[in-house]
Amino acid sequence: MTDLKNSAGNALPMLVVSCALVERDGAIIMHRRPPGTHHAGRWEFAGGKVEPGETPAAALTRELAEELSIRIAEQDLMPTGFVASSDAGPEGCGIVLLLYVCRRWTGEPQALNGAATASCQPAAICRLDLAPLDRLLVPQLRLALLG
Ligand SMILES: Nc1nc2c([nH]c(=O)n2[C@H]2C[C@H](O)[C@@H](COP(=O)(O)OP(=O)(O)OP(=O)(O)O)O2)c(=O)[nH]1
Repeated sequence: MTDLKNSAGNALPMLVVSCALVERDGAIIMHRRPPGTHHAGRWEFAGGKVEPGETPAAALTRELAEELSIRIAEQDLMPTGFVASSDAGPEGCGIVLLLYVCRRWTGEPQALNGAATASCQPAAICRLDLAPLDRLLVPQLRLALLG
């Protein structure tokens, strides 16, 4: 557990960003965590850790380029939901996972670094073997897609 604290005395969680990439037919591009990572083989919304000094949107732009080889514009990211856990991260650290929706990108998403991708209709996402925090985001995503 991290002992870093903010000025209010709260433990600082790891900040992670993720994105539901919505295709023209409404399917979501899901990402399978590569071997050797925490929760390897489980499905997630593409994304990753926010690095020091980065905004969440900048981190997501970088992660989608690194992970799927696509380019997005920050203005096309719609904040959609989040989940916070005090102990779900590696070595029991706190983690806050932010979810965005994006409907526009450049390039063909391709899984890199031994990962995989799949197009999945929103109603079927919960049948995947999801990473635990990503599973908690699914109801928020479905609500957002209804609106
Ligand atoms: N998306 C997601 N990430 C999670 C969950 N639980 C959990 O500890 N994490 C952690 C694992 C990673 O440290 C981080 C996600 O960032 P990342 O995708 O850039 O991580 P990574 O594989 O490159 O690096 P690593 O820390 O696994 O070595 O969040 C979860 O349920 N969903």
